Amino acid sequence: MLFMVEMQVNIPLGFDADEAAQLKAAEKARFQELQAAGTWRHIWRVAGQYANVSIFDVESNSQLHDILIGLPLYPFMTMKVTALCRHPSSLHDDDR
Ligand SMILES: O=C(O)C[C@H]1C=CC(=O)O1
Repeated sequence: MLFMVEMQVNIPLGFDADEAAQLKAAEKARFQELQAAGTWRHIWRVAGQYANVSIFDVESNSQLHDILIGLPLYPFMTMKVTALCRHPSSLHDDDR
């Protein structure tokens, strides 16, 4: 199942810089793990914002939920989740 997830990161002004750096490093490691597994299929930076648009490929809504709430930066994120399905004109067999 494919989902588009729009994530906006809002780390408050004055938040401890070392703690923020640790959270960002942990987020990057988790992202790379999920990317290597094929679960976090795509990511784009939203130009001019600390935000991304991502595509997730998961087995269920609850798997996506567990992944998202487990992200190290989750407490500082707002997210919008949109379910996707295959476009009839797509040439990509792995769109499902
Ligand atoms: O940078 C972001 O948009 C937040 C998050 C998503 C992947 C990652 O490495 O950090």
